[in-house]
Amino acid sequence: MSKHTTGAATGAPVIELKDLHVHHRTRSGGLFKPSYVKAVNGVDFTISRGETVGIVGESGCGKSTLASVLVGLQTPTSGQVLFRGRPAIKRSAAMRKEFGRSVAVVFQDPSTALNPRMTIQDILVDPLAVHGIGTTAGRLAKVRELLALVGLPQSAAEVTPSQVSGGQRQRVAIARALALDPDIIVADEPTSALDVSVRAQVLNLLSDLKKELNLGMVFISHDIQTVRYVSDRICVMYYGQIVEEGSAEQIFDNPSNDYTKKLLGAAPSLLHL
Ligand SMILES: Nc1ncnc2c1ncn2[C@@H]1O[C@H](COP(=O)(O)OP(=O)(O)OP(=O)(O)O)[C@@H](O)[C@H]1O
Repeated sequence: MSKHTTGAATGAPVIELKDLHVHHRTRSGGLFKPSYVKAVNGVDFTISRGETVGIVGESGCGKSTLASVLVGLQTPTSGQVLFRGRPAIKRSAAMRKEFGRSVAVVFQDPSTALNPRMTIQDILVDPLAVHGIGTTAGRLAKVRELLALVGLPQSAAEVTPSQVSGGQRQRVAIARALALDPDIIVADEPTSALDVSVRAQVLNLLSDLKKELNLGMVFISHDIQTVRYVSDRICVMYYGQIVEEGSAEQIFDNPSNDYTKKLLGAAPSLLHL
């Protein structure tokens, strides 16, 4: 399988993280002597439209914590988060709304990420309704457009997520992420919960959408081969830090960090983890 995506950042960064730290309190220290896990420990990161940045590392290295800051679900312990160049940690209601439209997320498991009681049409209308976008007819037209964009039949609108396959459910989650025409999609292990047979299709869909819509994509995975397949730039994470960053070619052809070399050496066959 050849590398699918090539892209270059266009415009100023949408999000910048500077010296970001996120410490989670653990139970082990007790009430009087709290102890912390330094899940993210001094990370600098940028993402712009038009580029896919892969974040790769073993389980527990802090990838999901970093993703949760990027999508605004987690407040960092310290450091800066800039959104379109403006400080965004304590954001106003107006900036929260703008941020919510600009940055979308696709989670690992579409079975838990989508409301099983809603039809796919209602799932796709929901973000538009929350943001007060469009008339009823306009929202339904957007649903049709989104279904076509992610390669689902129009008849999918009428059914619930449990009535379609796992791969199709992830397509619904991707369509929902695209509903507000975001600048950036953060995809956290978007193929790990899927059947091996459909992983490549979903990766290709994400790569195609990124190119077609000039999206920025943060692609998070523990599998360096999957990250290579979609990414223009790769950040290797180890114990809360980015220990190596470079173009996909640089990281694969000329890795400088021992941990990167270990990941590359241990990498099994593509998409089969
Ligand atoms: N809410 C939390 N409270 C306490 N510790 C946490 C919390 N969330 C994450 N951690 C710890 O922070 C570290 C980083 O976790 P994180 O989930 O960000 O890593 P990850 O690389 O995404 O791993 P995985 O792929 O297994 O999800 C781990 O040691 C984890 O146990």
